[in-house]
Amino acid sequence: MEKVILVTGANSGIGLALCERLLCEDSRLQLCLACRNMQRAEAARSALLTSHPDAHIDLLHLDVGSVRSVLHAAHKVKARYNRLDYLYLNAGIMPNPQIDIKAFFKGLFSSNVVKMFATAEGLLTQQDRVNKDGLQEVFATNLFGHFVLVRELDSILCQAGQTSRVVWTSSSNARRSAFSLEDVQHRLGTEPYASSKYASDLISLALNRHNNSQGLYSSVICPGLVMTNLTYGILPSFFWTLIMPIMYLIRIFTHTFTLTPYNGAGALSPWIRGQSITV
Ligand SMILES: NC(=O)C1=CN([C@@H]2O[C@H](COP(=O)(O)OP(=O)(O)OC[C@H]3O[C@@H](n4cnc5c(N)ncnc54)[C@H](OP(=O)(O)O)[C@@H]3O)[C@@H](O)[C@H]2O)C=CC1
Ligand SMILES: CC(C)=CCC[C@@H](C)[C@H]1CC[C@H]2C3=C(CC[C@]12C)[C@@]1(C)CCC(=O)C[C@@H]1CC3
Repeated sequence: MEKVILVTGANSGIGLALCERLLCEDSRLQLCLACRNMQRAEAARSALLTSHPDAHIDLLHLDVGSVRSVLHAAHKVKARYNRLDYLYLNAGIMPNPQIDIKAFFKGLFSSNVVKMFATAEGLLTQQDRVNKDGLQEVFATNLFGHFVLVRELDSILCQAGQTSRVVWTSSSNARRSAFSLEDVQHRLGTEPYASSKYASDLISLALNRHNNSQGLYSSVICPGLVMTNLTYGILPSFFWTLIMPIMYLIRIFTHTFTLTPYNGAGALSPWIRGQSITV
């Protein structure tokens, strides 16, 4: 039986590079690209087929920021496949990011400089908004939609005699102090991204506690700082290109500067790392 792998947010950045790397590892697997924009999904599929012409690549319409879309997509997945070996929860957003320039220069001359570059602690804020479901958009997209997806797919993720794995694309920016149980959606704060990523780390732990006995294992992985549409939303691409030599210098001090989607995606596949997931 060929492995079935579903990747959310597969049409660009780390998600697309992950698909490429997975196909390089095993071109026979059944890959399902779950994307909110079908045109971009088609383009990603074509790009993957260029390098892997015989690959089995399906498309699935999924807007993880919409509960209705998630329920509909989960229904389709269950109708299409009778197993799901890997579920990569990768789609994510960081809307309207703002860098605190003062904090950046203060951090630059402090003993916390390496940590600042690795985690962006104290450097970044975002402006969130309420979506059509009445949820905070960052929470809904990065966490809640994915959580609903896992719950809805439990009949094919938790099957007797079979092991399935859920892999969350988390972040070194995940921070406990940004998350509060009294405000899980981060309605009141200015770091919804850090909060949502910390919450995904917690959910992953809870999933392991509840589902390991049924053969479902969850992991969180930070791909490092990678140049993608997400980071081009923080600083324009020409600026990143300009500071690239500095970035390679910083890379000597922090392994988190993976920089390319290909490198970042390398952390996400246990086959690529040549390791099995340990819980
Ligand atoms: N880049 C980095 O340095 C880091 C990124 N990450 C995480 O990696 C993941 C991938 O991000 P990255 O590749 O960098 O950024 P990209 O913006 O390139 O990719 C994000 C992907 O998520 C999709 N997406 C966003 N919102 C939704 C939605 N509502 N429904 C379905 N798909 C959606 C995007 O689709 P569309 O093209 O339609 O917008 C896109 O395919 C994210 O979870 C991010 O938080 C973690 C650590 C560092
Ligand atoms: C000289 C130089 C490299 C300047 C860039 C400063 C900041 C823009 C970056 C320093 C640490 C970065 C970082 C991220 C974004 C850009 C920085 C704040 C992330 C928050 C991007 C998304 C993540 O999930 C984690 C990253 C941590 C590090």
